[in-house]
Amino acid sequence: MEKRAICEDGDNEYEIEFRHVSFKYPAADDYTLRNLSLTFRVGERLAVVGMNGSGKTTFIKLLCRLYDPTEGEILLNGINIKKYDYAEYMSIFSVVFQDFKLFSFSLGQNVAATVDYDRDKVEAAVAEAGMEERYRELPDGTETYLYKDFEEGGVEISGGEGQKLALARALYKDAPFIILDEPTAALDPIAEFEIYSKFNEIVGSKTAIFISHRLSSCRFCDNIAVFHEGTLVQRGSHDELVSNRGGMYYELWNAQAQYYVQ
Ligand SMILES: Nc1ncnc2c1ncn2[C@@H]1O[C@H](COP(=O)(O)OP(=O)(O)OP(=O)(O)O)[C@@H](O)[C@H]1O
Repeated sequence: MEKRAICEDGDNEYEIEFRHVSFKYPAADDYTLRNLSLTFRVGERLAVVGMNGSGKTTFIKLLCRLYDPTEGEILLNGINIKKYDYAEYMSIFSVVFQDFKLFSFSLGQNVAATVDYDRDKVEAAVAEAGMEERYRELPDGTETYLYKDFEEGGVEISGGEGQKLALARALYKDAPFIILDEPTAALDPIAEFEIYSKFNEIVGSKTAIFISHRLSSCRFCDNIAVFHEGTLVQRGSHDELVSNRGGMYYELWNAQAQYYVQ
């Protein structure tokens, strides 16, 4: 029997557990994730860091049921996520993937991901995502078309603006979990700083999981998971992890400190 994923009493008490999860892509010879065990609860902020190819995005894809674990299981409130109705399960997540897509529709439709949308809610999400100033310059507000494919008056947007709109889309959905895969890669350092300094405010009482290459942006996070070659090698706050000089996090941090002014 399919279970209900939404907490019916509205208390949003969710706990997700990866229990000994290993995963191999269908056409691959090697495992991408190996024996991953990790738990997080509603209200927490979890940052996932690690080198390229360490399995961060794959972890999110499994959480979103784009693939099933090859071994082990993922549980929501103690129940295997495969047992939930898919649409209902996904209704608790707002996800921004690295390769998010924007369409040649109006800004409002892009943010709401539906034809009909609530204009005030779109405007609030756009402002929260740090795009208020640019939004005010747009000729037709939420009705402004993105790109010029269908509308001569459509606006071209930059990669960073696109990323802010993707974030606005996640905020519009207003789900209890917000998952951001490299949410700020295309943003300039000032926009990135603005988003992260407001991160707690933006995320509010939601549970947030975010993947980032820039360790400097994880410092606000008291719960960091470090992936290496498909395994979870460390977990802790920035201060805890950076003080472990033999650890992977320390190595990543030092490698990046050369490039970023902390
Ligand atoms: N569809 C796929 N089929 C086969 N292998 C894949 C597929 N997608 C990813 N991989 C492999 O899985 C490994 C982990 O990829 P993943 O995208 O999860 O890493 P990541 O830590 O998110 O990397 P990055 O920081 O570069 O985004 C990589 O070696 C990648 O080549």
